Amino acid sequence: MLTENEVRELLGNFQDPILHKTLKETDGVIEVSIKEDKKHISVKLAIAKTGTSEQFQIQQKVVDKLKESGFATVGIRFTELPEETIEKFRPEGPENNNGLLPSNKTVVIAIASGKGGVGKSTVSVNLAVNLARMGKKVGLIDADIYGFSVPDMMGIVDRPVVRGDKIFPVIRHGVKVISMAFFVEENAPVIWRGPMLGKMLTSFFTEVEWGDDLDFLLLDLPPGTGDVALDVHQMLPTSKEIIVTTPHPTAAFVAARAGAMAIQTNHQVLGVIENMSYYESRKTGEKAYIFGQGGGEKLAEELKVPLLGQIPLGQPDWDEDDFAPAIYQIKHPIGKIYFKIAEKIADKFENKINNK
Ligand SMILES: Nc1ncnc2c1ncn2[C@@H]1O[C@H](COP(=O)(O)OP(=O)(O)OP(=O)(O)O)[C@@H](O)[C@H]1O
Repeated sequence: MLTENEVRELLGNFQDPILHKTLKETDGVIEVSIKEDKKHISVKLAIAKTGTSEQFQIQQKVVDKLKESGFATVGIRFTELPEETIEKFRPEGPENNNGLLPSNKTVVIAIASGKGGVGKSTVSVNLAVNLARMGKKVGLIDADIYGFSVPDMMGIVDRPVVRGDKIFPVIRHGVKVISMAFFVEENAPVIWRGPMLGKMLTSFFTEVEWGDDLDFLLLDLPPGTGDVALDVHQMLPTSKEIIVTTPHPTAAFVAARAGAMAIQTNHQVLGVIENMSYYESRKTGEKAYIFGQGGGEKLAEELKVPLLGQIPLGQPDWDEDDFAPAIYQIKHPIGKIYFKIAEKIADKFENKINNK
């Protein structure tokens, strides 16, 4: 009968079904315990994702192999690898962004919400601007194809330049922006059907000249879990996601569906941002929780991700000379909150960006 070390060696040759690395490389063989008298072995393995059909397949193979090696009964348990290990080995390469991005080092972050009006576009715009304020190279796709609002929010009046078969995004507050709004006449409604929307989105990646050194590409998704959100998940398997909710428990409940969709399609949710969290009186500093309390925290707990920040109610300061109605100035109290959230995000990907 095999010894514990021999079993570890044997199991180390199996591949993690999602990361495509051996369990030896991922340190995925956690426990091996043998009861020689009963010819029983019990093993505990860590893989990138449990509860999947891939787990079932590796489970079958391991059990068969151990039985072939002389064990009469096999106990097998699975756990998930730590997030750092998954990040380290997460497959990268053209096949993972389907050749859609100029650089495999670009971090793609989709901003999603369960329902409309919670401030998803406002959050997308301000995160993009604050990452740019930190010196990062940032692109923003207004993928809210029916309800585009990014150009208005950022006070964009220019249109992209088209040269040959390339579209050059508009640059505003240091962010390269592309939006459906640039391609429709006079704010006309978009009445295209699903497949055409997918095509439009592909064009935003392939025909837009993003440059080959983009650190972050943010996508303002349409609300909910519809076609476009699904397209993004399928087109860009390595994209990350941030979920925006209001503090109301019902909003958080609906937002959980967007989170569940990301998780089901193997996308990493970076965290939750709670918007419209409270109103703070500028005179007394007193906080009023107008839309309820606790939704962001509850959602973050449910998705097992951090609550990246809570943004109070408030408008940016009016600036006649540089009108951008939804962008909070760097010194504005809400601008400072956005900057902190952008720092948290940039820190998370520091290694990836610096190794470009
Ligand atoms: N923290 C806030 N304080 C005050 N107003 C806000 C705040 N966040 C967003 N708003 C306002 O709420 C409205 C909805 O915001 P926004 O368009 O960003 O939401 P959305 O989730 O993207 O909506 P949709 O998906 O339906 O387009 C806008 O008028 C925006 O200016």
